[in-house]
Formats: sequence, C-alpha cells, structure tokens
Amino acid sequence: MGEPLSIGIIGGGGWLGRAIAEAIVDAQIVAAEHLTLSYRSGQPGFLPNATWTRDNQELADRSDVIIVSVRPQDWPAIDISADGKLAMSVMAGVPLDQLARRLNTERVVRTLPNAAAEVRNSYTPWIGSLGVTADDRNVACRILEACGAADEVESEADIDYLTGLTGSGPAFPALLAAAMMDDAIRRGISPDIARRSVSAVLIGTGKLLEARSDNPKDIVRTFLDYRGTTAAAIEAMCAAGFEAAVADGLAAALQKSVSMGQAS
Ligand SMILES: NC(=O)C1=CN([C@@H]2O[C@H](COP(=O)(O)OP(=O)(O)OC[C@H]3O[C@@H](n4cnc5c(N)ncnc54)[C@H](O)[C@@H]3O)[C@@H](O)[C@H]2O)C=CC1
Ligand SMILES: O=C(O)[C@@H]1CCC=N1
Repeated sequence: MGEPLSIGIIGGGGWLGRAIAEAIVDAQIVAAEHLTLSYRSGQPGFLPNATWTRDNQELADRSDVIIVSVRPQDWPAIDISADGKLAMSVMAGVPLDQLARRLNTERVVRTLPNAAAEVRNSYTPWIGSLGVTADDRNVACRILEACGAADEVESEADIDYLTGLTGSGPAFPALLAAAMMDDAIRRGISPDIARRSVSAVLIGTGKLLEARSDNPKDIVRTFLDYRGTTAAAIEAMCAAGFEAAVADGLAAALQKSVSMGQAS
C-alpha cells in the first residue's frame, strides 16, 4: 500500500471548504492529520487535528492534492506553485487553462459542487484537463462523491451552464420556499407553522422525485389532470411567468459564470 493521501484545501474555513473537509474526513479518504486547511484571518474551531495555516504555499508543499475553495474575486491573489501535483477547483467561472497556468500544474480538475455538500447531498459536475491521470480521476471522484453525487461532463461549457442550474441550484427551491412562507404568514399562518410546513413540502418533494423515476413534467401533468386546487395554482403561476422567470434566471447565471471566468 502506498503512502496515505494528503489533501490541502485553500479557503478550508469557508462554507464549501469546510463541507468538503468534513465530508472527506468522515468518508476516510483522508485522515485529519493529513489534511491541511488554510484561512485568511482567525483560525476556525472545527477539525482541530488538521493542520491549519495562513501560508498557501506551505499547504501546497504538504499536500498531494490541492483544492482551491476561495471566492473567485480572491483567486487572483493566490500565488502558489502546485508543482505538477493534482489541483482541483470549486470556483465558479475559472477555466481549466487558467487554473493550470496559475497553479503551475498540468493536472487540474474543475468542479462545481453546491451548498448541499454541507449535508453530503451535493450534485457536482466536473471535468479534468488533458494532463490528469487515471489515478487523478479516481481520487477526484472519491473526493466529490464524499460530498454527494458527481458526474464527469464533456466540456467546460457544460460546467458553465451547470454552475447556474446545480451550483446555484439550492438557492432556487430556497427562493420558492421563502415566497411560499411569506404568503402563508401574510395570510395569518404563524411563522413557526409556515416554516415547518414549507420545509416539509420541499423535503417531501425531493424524496418523492428521488423515489420515482417519472420526469417531473409527468408529475406536474398528473396534478393538472385533477382539475382541482393544484391545477388552479400551477396555471396561475405559469400565467404570471413562472417558466419564463426560471429560464431568464438560468440564462443570467450562465452569462455571469462566463463573465466571471473572463474577469478572473
Ligand atoms: N457556497 C456555494 O453554494 C458554492 C460555492 N462555490 C464556489 O466555492 C468557492 C468558495 O465559496 P464559499 O465557500 O461559499 O465562500 P466562503 O466565503 O464561505 O469561503 C471562502 C473562504 O476562503 C477564505 N480565503 C480567501 N482568500 C484566502 C486566502 N488567500 N487564503 C486562505 N483562505 C482564503 C475566506 O476567508 C473564506 O473563509 C467560491 O469560488 C464559489 O464560487 C461553488 C458552488 C457552490
Ligand atoms: O453564487 C456563486 O457564484 C456560487 C457559485 C455557485 C453557487 N454559488
């Protein structure tokens, strides 16, 4: 058996960095003692057995795999050499060629998890550069699957689109939940019941979609066929522009993803 894997996460104290760190330790992909996490100010209190540092080059030197998990606007200030090692990015917009050039390695994997990584339910599309080896792909897959489901995609254009659809994705049901809650409260339902009931609807629907292989369109059609309350609601929502609003939102996310890559 080879040496145990060592992994470093730049921005390991952030939302996604922490989620990945805790997921890969729980999945025993890396021992906390072989994990290095960097932070900018104030060492976070979780994973006390990991090595915490402010020095990103030290992190890179200590790690076989380097994961960059800072916000895209903080990426230009990251000035390290991965020295040919496997580097992975979770940053929205930043393309593979830029990662390779700036991190000094041909072995780069661009990924786009989502916030549900915190509860090991991310959906994460990823793509590797030509320089990644079969072992690299295997390591990247294990890391990403510790955070939920992961799929290798064919092009970076797919990642740009999925950045909005799935990377930003959890925000959309959250937006729907917020609108449903506001409406319930406006109509006199207590905030506590409004929160519990709306959360239960979203969680229950997620499980229903997971359990049934139907296309969501077919489920909607079944509801419409009752010609009852659900049909009345769906038709009013669609007449008010629901589907167009979703399409406009996803187009705006795609445009932003591409422009963030050009600006970084
Ligand atoms: N939060 C989300 O839902 C998703 C985030 N992403 C991507 O993940 C990346 C991180 O996002 P979040 O974790 O949400 O942001 P965050 O702001 O919670 O975490 C970023 C962390 O990086 C740290 N940081 C910044 N510069 C640093 C430096 N030079 N050295 C060490 N640490 C540094 C910050 O102090 C912060 O703790 C972003 O690029 C974002 O595009 C991708 C998909 C989903
Ligand atoms: O909003 C953002 O830019 C990041 C990427 C996807 C989710 N959060």
